[in-house]
Amino acid sequence: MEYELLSQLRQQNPVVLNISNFVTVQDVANGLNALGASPIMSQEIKETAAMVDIAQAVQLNLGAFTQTEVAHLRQMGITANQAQRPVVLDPVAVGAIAYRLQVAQQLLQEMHVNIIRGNAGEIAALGGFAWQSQGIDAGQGAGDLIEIAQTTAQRFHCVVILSGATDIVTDGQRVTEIYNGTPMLAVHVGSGDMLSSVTAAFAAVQSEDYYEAARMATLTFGTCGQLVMQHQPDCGPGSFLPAFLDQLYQIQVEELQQMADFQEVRS
Ligand SMILES: Nc1ncnc2c1ncn2[C@@H]1O[C@H](COP(=O)(O)OP(=O)(O)OP(=O)(O)O)[C@@H](O)[C@H]1O
Ligand SMILES: Cc1ncsc1CCO
Ligand SMILES: [Mg+2]
Repeated sequence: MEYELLSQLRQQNPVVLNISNFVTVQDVANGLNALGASPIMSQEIKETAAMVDIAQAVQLNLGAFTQTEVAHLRQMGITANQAQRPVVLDPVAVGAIAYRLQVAQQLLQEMHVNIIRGNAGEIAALGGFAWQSQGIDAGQGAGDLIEIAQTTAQRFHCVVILSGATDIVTDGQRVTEIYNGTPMLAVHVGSGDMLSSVTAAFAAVQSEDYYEAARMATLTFGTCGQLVMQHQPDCGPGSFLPAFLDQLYQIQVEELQQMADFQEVRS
C-alpha cells in the first residue's frame, strides 16, 4: 500500500474537477478540501476545455442529471481523455433506474473511464449481474462480490471500487479487500460521492497505477470514518459529518499505517 500518496496529495494540492449532484455537492467540495485537494465544480458545458485544462483529475457523478447535463458529462469525459486526465465515474442508482443504466453504458462507450466507484447494486448492474437495488443504496443480491467487481473492471478496462461493509478494489486481475470503515458512513447520504471524488484526488497523484490510487483512497476514507466512531462512540448522523471532515483534515500517514486493515486476495 502506497501510504505516502497521502503526503503527496497534500503537497501537490491537485485540482479535482467535479460534475456533482445537487444533493451532495457541498459535502464533496468540503471533503476534498479537508483532505488536501482543491475542488472545483462545473455546470456549464462552454467552460469544459478551460476547466479540464486546470484540473489534475475529473470526477463525473450521475446522481441527478438532466439531458443537458448528459451532454456536459460526455464532453467533459472526452476532453479529459484527450488531455490525459484521470476520470472517475460514480454511477449513482444505475441498478435501480433502467434509464440511468442506459445513460451510464452510453457514456462508458463514448469515453474511457479509469475508475468506477459504486456500491454493489451499481457495479452489478454495469457488469450485467442480477441484483435487487434499492434506490441509491446497494440493496440485496446473491452474487459473489469479487466476481462482480472483477467482471465489471474487465468489461470496461478500468479499476472498480465496489464499496460496502467490505470494500473491493480491483483492476480486473488484482483484488484487494479493505475492511476499514463504519456503518455510520452508510447512514450519511453522500459518503459514496465523497469517496468517488477523493478517489479522483488520489488518481491525480498516482497516474501510473490507478489500482493503487483507488486502494489508498478507499483505505484513507474508511479509516477516517472508523476513527470518528473510535473517538466518539455515541456519534450520530447529525454530528458525524463535521467530525468526519475533521478526520480527513487530520489523518496522517503513520495513523493510516497503524489502522490499515486490508488483504490482497488476488495479486
Ligand atoms: N456497513 C458498512 N460498514 C462500514 N463501512 C461502510 C458500510 N457501508 C458503507 N460503508 C462505507 O461507506 C463509504 C461509501 O460507500 P457506500 O457503498 O455506502 O456508497 P454509496 O452507496 O454510493 O453511498 P451514497 O449513495 O450515499 O453516496 C465507503 O467508504 C464504504 O466503505
Ligand atoms: C439522494 C440522492 N438522490 C440522487 S443523488 C443522491 C445523493 C447520493 O448520491
Ligand atoms: Mg452512491
